[in-house]
Amino acid sequence: MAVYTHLGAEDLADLISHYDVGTLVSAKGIAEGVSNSNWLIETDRARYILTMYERRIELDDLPFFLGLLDHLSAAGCPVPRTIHDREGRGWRDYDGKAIALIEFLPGVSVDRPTPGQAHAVGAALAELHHASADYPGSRSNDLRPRDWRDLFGRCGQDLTSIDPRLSGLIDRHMPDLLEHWPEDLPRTVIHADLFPDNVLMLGDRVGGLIDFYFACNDFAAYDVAVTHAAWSFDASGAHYRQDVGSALIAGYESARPLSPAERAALPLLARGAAMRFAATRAFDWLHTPDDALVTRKDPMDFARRLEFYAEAGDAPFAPAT
Ligand SMILES: Nc1ncnc2c1ncn2[C@@H]1O[C@H](COP(=O)(O)OP(=O)(O)O)[C@@H](O)[C@H]1O
Ligand SMILES: N[C@@H](CCOP(=O)(O)O)C(=O)O
Repeated sequence: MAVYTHLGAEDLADLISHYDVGTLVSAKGIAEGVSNSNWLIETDRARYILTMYERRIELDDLPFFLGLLDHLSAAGCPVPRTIHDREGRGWRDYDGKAIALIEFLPGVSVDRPTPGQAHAVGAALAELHHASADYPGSRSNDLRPRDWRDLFGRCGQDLTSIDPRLSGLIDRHMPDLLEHWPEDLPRTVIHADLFPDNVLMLGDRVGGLIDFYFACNDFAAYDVAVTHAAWSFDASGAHYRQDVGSALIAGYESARPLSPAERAALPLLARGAAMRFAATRAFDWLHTPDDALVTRKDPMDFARRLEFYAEAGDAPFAPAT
């Protein structure tokens, strides 16, 4: 459920009147999503997504995120444009909260991707990395290895209440990630959260890449690792889907071949990606109020991926023969 704020028909019509997008015909709250409130807006001209930023987004970061959408869209990536209001602003203040109007893109999020879809997503990610390389904005990644360690630290002993194995896994893998995290791989602006629910598919084609609110400057190969961890397993993380994982990497390399150093780093980056999502999920698991309208995500789904990557070594990333 992700409509945290009620907006009546008059509020919505008033908001839309600040944009040159036609007259409001209908508006529906969108149930999917976690962080923000979203409405599907239909005017007599087109469809749009209205987003109200509710949590986890620093207002100072909004120009970076919204400008990135415009930059990637102008470069031909399937990314929604930001609609600017009549005064040229990418976002407006509404009752103390920021709102933005974004182009609607067609497509559906898939739960069980096929290898063909994974290949297309890999290629779209590589194109995104090419296109974002000359984006003038910059934002540092605030979820790096030491941030994961700090998030776990803030969970303290309560981690055991999630699963008694979690602390042991962190103790076993966190020091290695902190000590050996790479420093000099190729960087660009990365999506950093390209899960299946952030990709709109039209059959085997990518119709839209959305939800750029973790985007930041970091290693392109880390984004590949995050996407691999998000796409190549069943939801619980218990089963690796080799065909999907290989197709994703092959799709990526069809548009941006990995350097030997990037490929060599992938096993460690993938363990890091799994640790990163275990960390934010564990923190949210323990800190989301019971009456919140959000379904908590299980950190153990990514703890299992971490165990898989630790055991599998470089096998999931070996070049196709
Ligand atoms: N540009 C868009 N075009 C079409 N649907 C969108 C677009 N942006 C968001 N959505 C829909 O809204 C849902 C929630 O958006 P998302 O940005 O993922 O929210 P959150 O940041 O809260 O997770 C998506 O799952 C998708 O159904
Ligand atoms: N992809 C993350 C959750 C991030 O939430 P989003 O709704 O903003 O994509 C996870 O699965 O832990």
